[in-house]
Amino acid sequence: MIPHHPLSSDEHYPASAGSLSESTEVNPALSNRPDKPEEACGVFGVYAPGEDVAKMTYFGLYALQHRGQESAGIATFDSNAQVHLHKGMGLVSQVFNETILEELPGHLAVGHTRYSTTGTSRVVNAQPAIVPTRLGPLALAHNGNLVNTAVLGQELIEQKCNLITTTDSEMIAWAIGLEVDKGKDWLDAAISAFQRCKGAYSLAIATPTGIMGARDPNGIRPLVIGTLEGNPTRYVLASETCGLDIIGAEYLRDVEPGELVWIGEEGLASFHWSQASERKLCIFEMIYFARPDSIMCNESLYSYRLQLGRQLAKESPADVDIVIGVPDSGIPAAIGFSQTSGIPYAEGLIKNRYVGRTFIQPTQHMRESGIKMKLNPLKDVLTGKKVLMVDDSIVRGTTSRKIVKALRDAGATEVHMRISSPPVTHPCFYGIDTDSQDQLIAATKSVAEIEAQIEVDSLAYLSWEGMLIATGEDPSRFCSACFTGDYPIQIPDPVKRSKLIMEKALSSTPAG
Ligand SMILES: O=P(O)(O)OC[C@H]1O[C@H](OP(=O)(O)OP(=O)(O)O)[C@H](O)[C@@H]1O
Ligand SMILES: NC(=O)CC[C@H](N)C(=O)O
Ligand code: SF4
Ligand SMILES: [Mg+2]
Repeated sequence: MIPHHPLSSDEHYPASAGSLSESTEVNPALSNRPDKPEEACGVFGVYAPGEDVAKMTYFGLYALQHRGQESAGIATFDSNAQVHLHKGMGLVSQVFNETILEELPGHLAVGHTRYSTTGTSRVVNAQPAIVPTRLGPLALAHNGNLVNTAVLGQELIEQKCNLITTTDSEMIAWAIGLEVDKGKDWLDAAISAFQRCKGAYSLAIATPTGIMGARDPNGIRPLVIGTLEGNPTRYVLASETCGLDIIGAEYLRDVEPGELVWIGEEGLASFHWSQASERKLCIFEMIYFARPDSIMCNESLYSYRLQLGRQLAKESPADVDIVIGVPDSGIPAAIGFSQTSGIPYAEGLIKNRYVGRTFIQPTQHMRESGIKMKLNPLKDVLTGKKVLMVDDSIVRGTTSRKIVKALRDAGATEVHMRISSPPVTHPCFYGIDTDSQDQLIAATKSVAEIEAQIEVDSLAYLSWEGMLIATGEDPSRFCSACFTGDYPIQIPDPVKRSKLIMEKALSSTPAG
């Protein structure tokens, strides 16, 4: 049996309001919040009376593990309106076992895998976040990142909210709870609360009587709805369609930007609460973040990434012997490159399947050692060959620098690199930790300089147009701010200053 991770917490709350107020982990000091968000998460929800909702959520989270590896949690509601919560640090398989899942009874559930962006990586900040209300507890799982936490958090403290975490997600939960306590029902309360939240949020929310799914007006982060065995009374919410596949749920549709869905005894009800909805789906989800077997914009991301590789081969050909991909997420683009160029595809790097994603590790040290443990070159494939290596992105440059050296050490005579996205020049404020701008290699260096730094014989990136044409949709329907700096949701100045080089410089220039 998988051991129970020590860094975990179990909580069973009664339905009454105020049951959380005794927590000792109060952190009202917003001034102690890191001014820089540190590090997209996976969210899952299920309404299925008579089914083992905890186990379904466990499997859903297992499929969404690539979205967050720091902590995981599940909250279930039973027929007595009692919430049962278990969360802990680590992977889904480390946080849960059979015994723990059996102690999570109920007819509805939400769950979360976390990759921290606001609030440190510790158990109290693991999700779902629970908040007491007059209608019973609320459990909220959030993917995305708010940009107005400084103001919102301060307002919530003034409104006597007992914030026990340092996450933006708990703020959304409290904002809803406050509205419920003013006398509103769950839906009106959520709609009012959303008016106070600026930024990216895809939410799975559990209440004693039903679950809610919502996306911000720009739908920056994905969220899909599925049905269980085509049964119109049993629904599933998941960040990606791979979370539906694993439990045999059928994809119904996306939750639309600016839409709130309620799923309960009566079935599914939809509310379009925002006048200003305009989809700006994160293009980075399509390039790297989401799983290749997930469907977005009506096709698998595997097909989209193949298409990126084909486009890249047209834009930046090379005279080489073999094309290899950087496991995992660089592989489909490498295959696409090989198909269009006619250059044979080979496996030049073997991935240790027990090592997860390195880019989303919370510290640089963990990212560096992760790459070493993760990838090993295949000498007999590489020796004496001119190699073209395709990866989906260069962000900090940590991965590419190390791999290029390893390929040369393994006998490659030339190493060329092709990237199936444009240079990442701007940080993300909406739920992906692309670091502050000065850590982004392409923010301060030209392509020629990066080429020299990572010691490749040639380097080329896919064009911005090429990346968007491959989606087959109108480019204005995507956020691509980390490639352009054109942020679809306005970012307050102090938040900008924490991550943007220009803004930092401006703030240190004496006034006048
Ligand atoms: O320039 P860097 O800062 O190193 O980041 C970019 C790398 O990180 C990601 O891979 P990761 O290993 O996280 O995940 P994957 O296995 O899904 O490709 C991405 O696919 C690049 O390989
Ligand atoms: N990456 C995310 O979606 C993070 C969700 C939330 N902002 C947190 O830090 O927990
Ligand atoms: S800034 Fe980049 S990573 Fe962030 S939401 Fe926009 S496209 Fe995605
Ligand atoms: Mg990678």
